[in-house]
Amino acid sequence: MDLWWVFLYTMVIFVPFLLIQISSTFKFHFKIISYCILCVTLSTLAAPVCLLKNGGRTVDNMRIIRAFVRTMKYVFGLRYEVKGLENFRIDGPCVIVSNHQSVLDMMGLMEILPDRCVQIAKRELMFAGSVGLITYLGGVIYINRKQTRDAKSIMAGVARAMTDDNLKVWVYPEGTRNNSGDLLPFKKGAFHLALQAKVPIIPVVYSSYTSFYDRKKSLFSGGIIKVEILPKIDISGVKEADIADLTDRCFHEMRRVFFRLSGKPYTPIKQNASSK
Ligand SMILES: CCCCCCCCCCCCCCCCC(=O)SCCNC(=O)CCNC(=O)[C@H](O)C(C)(C)COP(=O)(O)OP(=O)(O)OC[C@H]1O[C@@H](n2cnc3c(N)ncnc32)[C@H](O)[C@@H]1OP(=O)(O)O
Ligand SMILES: CCCCCCCC/C=C\CCCCCCCC(=O)OC[C@@H](O)COP(=O)(O)O
Repeated sequence: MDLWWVFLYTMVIFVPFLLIQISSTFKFHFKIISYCILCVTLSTLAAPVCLLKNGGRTVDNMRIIRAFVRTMKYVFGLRYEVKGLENFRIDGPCVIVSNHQSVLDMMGLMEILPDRCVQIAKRELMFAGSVGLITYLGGVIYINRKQTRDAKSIMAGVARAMTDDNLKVWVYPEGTRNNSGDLLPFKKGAFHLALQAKVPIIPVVYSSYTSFYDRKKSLFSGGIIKVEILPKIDISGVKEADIADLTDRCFHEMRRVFFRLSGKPYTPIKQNASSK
């Protein structure tokens, strides 16, 4: 008899729990797939507009892409609270570095993207159908992360293009998506780039997504994302030998702001900020 009660209670608790789990996993995947479909649809619509207006691959297409992408936040119930936009108002090129949590970052990127700004992206993105096409038309620079030597020589070319064509370049120094609620150690490419092009670095920090977006918990609801554009880091006087220190300084500054924006107590870390 007792066993029946145990069985009954287990079913009463377990079955609804299981159903909720299945439905939240389903809802999560449905939303992610909708996001991808929307990206593909909008880039299919934006590509002819880019081609007709600007003729081919040019940073001017980023304005068109930005206008399309800015509509997407309403579909997913996201709101951006932006501070420090005045820090983007600098004459000439710069390297912008920001934290990278998810594919959703593309919306946060376009929300504040300054004019004449291209991004560094993994080369795999080039093959993502119409999304790949639109990134190509927008002037995104592709790097092969598995070939440091190739990536470095592309970055050297980018440094020249930045001054020749007055370009800003957006780099995700963590080098990959990271939704852990902290920052990954920074790669040094962005900092070498700033030094080679002799341009300032502008850090941008987005608050943690974990309260509304978490792949492990199949969570994807609406939410507010706080964004802060920090004052530029001047690189005059910085030498190649100081790159590790520069990377460290930027990492710790961004990490402090990341914790503050995410409403979490700051926990200092002692290890080196850069990944090598
Ligand atoms: C209309 C609707 C549309 C819908 C879609 C719209 C899309 C719109 C467009 C938006 C596009 C957004 C795209 C976003 C994509 C984001 C990404 O793909 S993130 C992933 C790719 N990005 C990066 O990886 C950038 C960050 N990585 C780096 O900077 C790396 O340093 C590296 C250049 C890739 C090299 O990495 P790695 O090989 O791992 O090496 P490191 O540890 O960094 O460095 C090794 C060694 O080399 C030195 N070094 C690094 N770079 C340079 C350099 N440029 N010059 C000289 N030396 C360099 C470094 O100092 C290390 O040496 P050390 O002795 O240890 O110091
Ligand atoms: C014919 C092939 C058709 C393929 C169609 C693929 C469709 C893809 C659809 C939508 C994807 C929208 C992505 C928007 C761009 C966001 C870029 C991005 O955030 O890439 C992740 C990259 O930063 C880091 O990658 P990893 O975390 O290292 O991995």
